[in-house]
Amino acid sequence: MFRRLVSGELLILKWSHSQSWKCRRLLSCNSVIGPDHGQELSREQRTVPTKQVPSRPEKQKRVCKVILDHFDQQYSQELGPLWPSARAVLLNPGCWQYGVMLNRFTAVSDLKLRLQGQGFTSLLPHTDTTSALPLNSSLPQPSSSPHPASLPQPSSSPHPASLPQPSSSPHPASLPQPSSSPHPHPGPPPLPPSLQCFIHPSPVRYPSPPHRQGQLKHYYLLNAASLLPVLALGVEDGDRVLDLCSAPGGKALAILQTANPALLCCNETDPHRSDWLAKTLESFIPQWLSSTVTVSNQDGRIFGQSEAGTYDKVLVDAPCSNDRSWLFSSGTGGEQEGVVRLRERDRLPTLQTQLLKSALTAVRPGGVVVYSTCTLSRSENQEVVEAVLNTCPGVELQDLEEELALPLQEHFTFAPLGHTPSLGLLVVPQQGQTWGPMFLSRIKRTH
Ligand SMILES: C[S@@+](CC[C@H](N)C(=O)[O-])C[C@H]1O[C@@H](n2cnc3c(N)ncnc32)[C@H](O)[C@@H]1O
Repeated sequence: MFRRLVSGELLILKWSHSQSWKCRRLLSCNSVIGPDHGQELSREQRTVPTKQVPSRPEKQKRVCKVILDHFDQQYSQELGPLWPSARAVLLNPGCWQYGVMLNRFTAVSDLKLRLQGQGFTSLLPHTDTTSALPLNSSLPQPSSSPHPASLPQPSSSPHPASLPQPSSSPHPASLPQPSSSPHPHPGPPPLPPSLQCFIHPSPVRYPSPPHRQGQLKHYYLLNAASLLPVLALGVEDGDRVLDLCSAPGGKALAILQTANPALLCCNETDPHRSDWLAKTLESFIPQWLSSTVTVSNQDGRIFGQSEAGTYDKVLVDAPCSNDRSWLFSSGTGGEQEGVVRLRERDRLPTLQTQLLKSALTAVRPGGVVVYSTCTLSRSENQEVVEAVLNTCPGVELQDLEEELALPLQEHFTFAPLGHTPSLGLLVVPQQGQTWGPMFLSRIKRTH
């Protein structure tokens, strides 16, 4: 639950361990409305606990004209004919879609049935296997506004087998096994790794997962394009993984759905957002994973030096100009807020380049780094990757076209980036396919 303060800061009411509401200020950063509004979360998702909210139109937001003018100028040049439709989507939060990522550490079979009954379908292959877990009567009831029969039906064609498949071994020896002694989140052992995300062809908002004392949440709402960097990372059982810019933790959760890493280090430099990250992990991940999933608070720019060559996979989901949220002023700052953001925007490529270089130092030779942002801006995407490729020895760009873009083109609109080999994939929101913005690029450290 957010309250806006006169200063323009946001006040978040936080559910504490002592079961009382505590107020704290959430510092401004690109994620005030959501590091990926949509990409990670809607505002509602930042509230704990939450009520079941029926599908409803987004509140009216005020467009920040100075940002819109800037985007019009820049993106009509960079995206050409894709920009008008992207613009229409970004300006209309009522048409934004949300994906429902299931939490394999909970019993989800009942939830899956509910979602399917409401017209949701699986974004990825291998999600149709029915769970052997018992139905859980404590699952949230679906939104009271059912999806009308007139909703467009999604295509039934499955995704080609070339997508990264999840690892099949449920618990490698290196992972702690579920303890038989009582712990705060007792329950059956989790399903084998499997990233399951359900999407709806219409902008249906599934209610935020309710908070229930002592119970893990069953699902996480996100922009389905957020899963692409995680799929590109291709984490395997036993990997040592670093999520360099981790809060609020949506991609860390997704990583834990795909495999059983030996270590997942979630790093976040902002202390308030780090608290939020810890809270997310606590709400979704069983306690027996606490020695596998760690939270650190280093400046990502120097992380690589302190743990050089340590990780098999590193995700750099970089701070960026968040196109979805930046278009709307908070209401207190008005146009001035846009001017400040544009100034901030100029500084981002330097920070992003430093973070990516640090990640390439943290990864071992032979390991991979995935760089991602939730902006359409070329200077924060392709140009950052290009600068790093041109200045870092022993690194190699990897193509994601066949592995991800082709199999998933049914769901996402990928912009042609006009560079061979392509410096990455850019998901551009379009009417009917509103996922994104999301840029991702994968770089292998060769030596
Ligand atoms: C786009 S958000 C990450 C979203 C997250 N990966 C997720 O999926 O939920 C970028 C994050 O980077 C953090 N950040 C900014 N500068 C940083 C730095 N120098 N080192 C580490 N993290 C940083 C921001 O506070 C923000 O939480």
